[in-house]
Amino acid sequence: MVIPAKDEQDRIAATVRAAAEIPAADIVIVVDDGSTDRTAAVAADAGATVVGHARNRGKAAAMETGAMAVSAIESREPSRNAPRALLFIDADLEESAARVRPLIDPVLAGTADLTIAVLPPQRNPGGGRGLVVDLSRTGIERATGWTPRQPLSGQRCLTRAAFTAALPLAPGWGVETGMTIDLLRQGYRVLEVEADLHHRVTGTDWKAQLHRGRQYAGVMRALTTRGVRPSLPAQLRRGT
Ligand SMILES: O=c1ccn([C@@H]2O[C@H](COP(=O)(O)OP(=O)(O)O[C@H]3O[C@H](CO)[C@@H](O)[C@H](O)[C@H]3O)[C@@H](O)[C@H]2O)c(=O)[nH]1
Ligand SMILES: O=C(O)[C@H](O)COP(=O)(O)O
Repeated sequence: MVIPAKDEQDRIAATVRAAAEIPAADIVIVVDDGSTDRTAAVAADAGATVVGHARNRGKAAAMETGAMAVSAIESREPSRNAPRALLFIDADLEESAARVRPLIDPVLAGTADLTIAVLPPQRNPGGGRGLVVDLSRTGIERATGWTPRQPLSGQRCLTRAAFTAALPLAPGWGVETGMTIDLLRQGYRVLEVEADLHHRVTGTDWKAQLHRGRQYAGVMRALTTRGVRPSLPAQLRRGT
């Protein structure tokens, strides 16, 4: 399991402890992506193997660093599990991280190469208008013909072969959109699965809107660098 984390000191311990309960997850790595708080120390205390970036480099870079750490461990300790499948989860899932099993089973059973979690309605409503989600969903649809329910979901399990085929990952917040397109285009089997996971939703204040702006830019870049023409926002499409 690889958990990218930036300034997650209040949530990371619960997430790591829940992750450690999953029998299939024999390695739990937290990638501290240049946090300015105690994320790294708290994660290590909770039992994770912690690696990190001296400076913030974004979620996609943290995912690549986490996968490299898994490879480093495997090269030191040859095991019949290697090369392991990778399960990426966000640091803010807390106790719900124990319920990722629906993501793992199809990959280990060989019926999917990449699983993506579909989350239930969250306890607190988010503040978004669906702009980023729509850009990503319609972009994936235009690129591949497949329409994802939750295109931005970062809770993902994939075989090592699929992960390698997705490299280099689309930078920053474009990572999920880019990965889905790249793997589908190469013929990998992608499956959305429902999982009872809960995370901190993005709100409505200026920081949240800035975050959405960065997400939008990341998704847009992932699409344009893949030759996908982004669609107009849904609000405008309806009028056309
Ligand atoms: O520079 C950063 C910023 C965030 N994170 C971590 O990335 C994860 C997701 O970040 P979060 O702030 O929770 O973003 P959300 O907007 O809630 O994320 C949604 O949308 C993202 C794509 O835009 C996906 O990556 C997430 O899985 C999905 O929950 C968390 O573990 C963060 O700690 C980093 O590693 N580096
Ligand atoms: O709140 C969210 O779901 C994400 O930040 C994406 O925002 P959106 O509502 O603009 O798609």
